[in-house]
Amino acid sequence: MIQALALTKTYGQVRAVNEATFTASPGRVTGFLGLNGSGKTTTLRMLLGLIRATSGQALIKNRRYRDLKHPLRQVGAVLEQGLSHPGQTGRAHLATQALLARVDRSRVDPLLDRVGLAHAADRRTGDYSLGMRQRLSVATALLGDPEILVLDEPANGLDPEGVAWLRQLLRDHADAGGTVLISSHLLAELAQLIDDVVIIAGGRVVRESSLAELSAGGGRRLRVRGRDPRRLWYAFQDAGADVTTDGHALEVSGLSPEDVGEIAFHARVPLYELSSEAPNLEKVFLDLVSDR
Ligand SMILES: Nc1ncnc2c1ncn2[C@@H]1O[C@H](COP(=O)(O)OP(=O)(O)OP(=O)(O)O)[C@@H](O)[C@H]1O
Repeated sequence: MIQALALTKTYGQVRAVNEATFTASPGRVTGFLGLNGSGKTTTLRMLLGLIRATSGQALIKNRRYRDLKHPLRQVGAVLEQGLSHPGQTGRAHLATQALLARVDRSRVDPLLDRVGLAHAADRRTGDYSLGMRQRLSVATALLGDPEILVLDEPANGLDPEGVAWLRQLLRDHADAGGTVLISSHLLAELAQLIDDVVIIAGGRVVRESSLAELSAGGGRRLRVRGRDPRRLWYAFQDAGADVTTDGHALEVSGLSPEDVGEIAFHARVPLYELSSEAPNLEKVFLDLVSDR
């Protein structure tokens, strides 16, 4: 488990993180979301003992990072600044990191395989693409077989196949009882990966909930096409719905598909399409972080 308790970091006049309190639980993938400059990296760096909190606490399994007995074996981290030795091969990089973490070198090759880099193990990391570097960072984080994973913007640079791979990896990790905290500035990017969300804006946590709860607040919209859109529009409005159009179909919120079908039937307008649109999570997120 990861806990931030009234965690605060100030730089001069700037409150980069302001009394942030949240939890990332075992068995769950928690998304840590905020726009650029909202305080995500600063929070993660405090959790990982890389910078000192001005006040409050950052706890990993009820201890501060620096009090953990074998931090590299308990917590795996993928941080933004990336890898330091572009001249090293992927395999050499992991071997060096294994040495630092006091992990058996025999883990290196299976891990390269697990992150899909076996074919590039002997290439210099400086020649890796951004997505390949992200995969190598994930392998480095997994070296000590840690229970806790902290990943800062790991989906950056990954192609759709890479995102699918990351999703499965994090899912497997959480299903095995691990705790995963993963940051991003795009909710849409994380929506497929996470169970819970913590949203930060201007250094403050503005929402902590499950993704399902957040989606429920987004309000499901229906897409409706019929022979007489004008007539349908008025009929839906009369029933209390909110109606807009994208020029092709009506977008209706506040009614169930059953209501829409019945109303169209009574208005004697044949329907050509009636589908339910996924809630617009990005909009929910932007509404929460705007004006802060
Ligand atoms: N070392 C520092 N000195 C002064 N200000 C800092 C320092 N580090 C961060 N800040 C400020 O703290 C705020 C939060 O920055 P932080 O990097 O944590 O945001 P972020 O959410 O990770 O952003 P991004 O998505 O762009 O990485 C910003 O206003 C930033 O300018």
